[in-house]
Amino acid sequence: MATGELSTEQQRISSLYDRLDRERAAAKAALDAALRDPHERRVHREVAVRTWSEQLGRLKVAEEGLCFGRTDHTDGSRRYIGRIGLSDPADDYRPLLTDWRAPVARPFYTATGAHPEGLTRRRHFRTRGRRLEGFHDDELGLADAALREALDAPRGGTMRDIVATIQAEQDEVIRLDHRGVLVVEGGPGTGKTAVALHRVAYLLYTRRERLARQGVLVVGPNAGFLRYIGDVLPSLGETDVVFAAPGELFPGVRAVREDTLELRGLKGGLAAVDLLREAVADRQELPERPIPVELEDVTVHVDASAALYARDRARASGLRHNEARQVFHDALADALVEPALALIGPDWAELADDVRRELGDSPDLRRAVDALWPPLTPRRLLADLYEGRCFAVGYPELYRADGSAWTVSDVPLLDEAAELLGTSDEAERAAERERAEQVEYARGVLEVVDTDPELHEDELRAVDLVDAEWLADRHEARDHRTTAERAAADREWTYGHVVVDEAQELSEMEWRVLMRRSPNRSMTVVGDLAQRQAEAGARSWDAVLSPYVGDRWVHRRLTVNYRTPAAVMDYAASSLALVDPSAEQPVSVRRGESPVEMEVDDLAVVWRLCAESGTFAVIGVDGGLSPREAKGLEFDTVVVVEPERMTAAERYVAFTRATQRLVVVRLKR
Ligand SMILES: Nc1ncnc2c1ncn2[C@@H]1O[C@H](COP(=O)(O)OP(=O)(O)OP(=O)(O)O)[C@@H](O)[C@H]1O
Repeated sequence: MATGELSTEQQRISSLYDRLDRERAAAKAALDAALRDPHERRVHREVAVRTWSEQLGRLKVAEEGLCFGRTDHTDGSRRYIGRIGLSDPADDYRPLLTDWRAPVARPFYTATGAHPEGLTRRRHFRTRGRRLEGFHDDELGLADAALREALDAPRGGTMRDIVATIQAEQDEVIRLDHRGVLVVEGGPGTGKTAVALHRVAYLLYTRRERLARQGVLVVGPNAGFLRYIGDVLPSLGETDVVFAAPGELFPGVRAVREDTLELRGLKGGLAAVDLLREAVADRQELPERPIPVELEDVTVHVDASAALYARDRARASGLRHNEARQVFHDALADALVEPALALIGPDWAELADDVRRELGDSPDLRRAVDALWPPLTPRRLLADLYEGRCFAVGYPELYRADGSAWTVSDVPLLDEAAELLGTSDEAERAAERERAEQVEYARGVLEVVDTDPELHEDELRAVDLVDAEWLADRHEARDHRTTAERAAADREWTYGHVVVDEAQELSEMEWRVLMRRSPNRSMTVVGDLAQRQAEAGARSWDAVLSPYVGDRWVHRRLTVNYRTPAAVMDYAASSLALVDPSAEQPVSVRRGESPVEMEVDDLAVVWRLCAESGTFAVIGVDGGLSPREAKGLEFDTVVVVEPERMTAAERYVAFTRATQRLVVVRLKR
């Protein structure tokens, strides 16, 4: 990057900030004037104050990353793209900065090598505060040479964007105008991940209203993979995109530990839904001994038959466990009225309403309800199940000493449990309390503002403009978190679009979670059935998707391998044939070097060899990366240790991670 060019761009950006400062000063002056204008009618003043406050807010937010891009057009013109639009009033409002949402800014987001949309170059600025630290260019409309150069370049620790060299079949997927589920299938290295991420960037731009509000969820196989792809999306989209591994889909849990193969199968299949239903039913108990409920004159007992009656009523209500607690309580109270009246005496039937009321308020009865039909959180339900209740429910294999040591396959069960249990009224009461506290806080703020000694009597006071509720709402709306942060913390958040990478690995239970997060079924599903390592994973896309969308999903195939040299793919072919004899290999762009096989005394030799060769990974079943961890990644050199100890699918994944060289190592015995 030429220093001269950097300083020219810096000057340009500085002058944009000067313009911003001037607009801010003007907005501030207008706000002050509106606040102090004694003649204006209150309603007009209120509108003016809000308008100018919002304008000031917008200008303030634009401070960070005011200008982040430039587009150069085939007609020789040039445009600077930024968070807001700015123009020069002294020069007939000549545009200085184009708002990224303006239609003319579109090519900045959507142009690709295959569709340059009238651009010759796109420039991305990297700024810190008001200082320009650097920029990088996508030269568009490039020939094959650029693709080759990109593919031959050594790989870094993170994935790069491919906008400049996107190929036609990939471009079609990125821009496909399909609102439902799109399945993108293709062999290793065909750019499925790259394409899915560019599609997100494209959708974030073309459907930004909905997506900025609801956010996009990108699910990838593990945290290492998510770090690897995290830099690909243009920085603008970052606040709207949640990256999560399957072990992170339940807020507050970050599971990385894996269960045994058998348990993964048990927890991943649809039968787990029934298992959970049984676990919930197990918490709707009958008393072993009658539980006394003391009333003013008599003591009645919650015995098994009263509890059975109440349980049947509560179950028949169709409400979820926590929500049905009140039904259980009321039914139990009903069941105890007769016994109480019998004890009080045969002549006191007219006391029935009083007794019912007394039972309704009885702390003893509340305690009995808590014991027999307790409020449950998903974590409590599962931890108790694993720590011992699994024996009673008939699944002893689920036992573990620390029930809360969550595994990846527990996550969909936690989510399913949340569905079965419903929100507990306790939790809702807490939210209600929180809201009351916010209003109280807002009132406090108003009082402070209202007694500000600086203000004169005839000046507008804050309470004239706002009330506590409004302030509390604003306080909430300003809840400084981004869409992505709010979405990630909220189990019931529904996303505008969901991307599933390495989708062949997800279990049926994991699909249920994702479908709950995506009620509009706007999804990009990316995978390769031949690379499936998970026993509980997908065997056909139709089997996975038809329960949710029938046959209303669209399928696209990518056929060219941009990563793995043909020589390595030939070597991997026998493993692929074992996984699926009918599977077609993608065609590799490069021939590359033939894989090397060697026998070594110990792995130290291998590490020394690799240290000289760009990025590398050693993949093995014990030591280095496991085939599971290597999923979706790539390295200049890949060393696979003792492939015979892997399954065919694992071997296939391991071999195809190499961009340049594959070394296969066996240890001398
Ligand atoms: N059009 C392209 N121009 C330049 N590089 C590309 C292009 N398409 C893909 N690549 C590169 O090819 C490599 C493989 O891409 P990617 O990881 O998206 O493939 P994949 O299909 O998800 O692979 P796998 O299923 O094996 O994980 C990456 O380095 C990516 O940047």
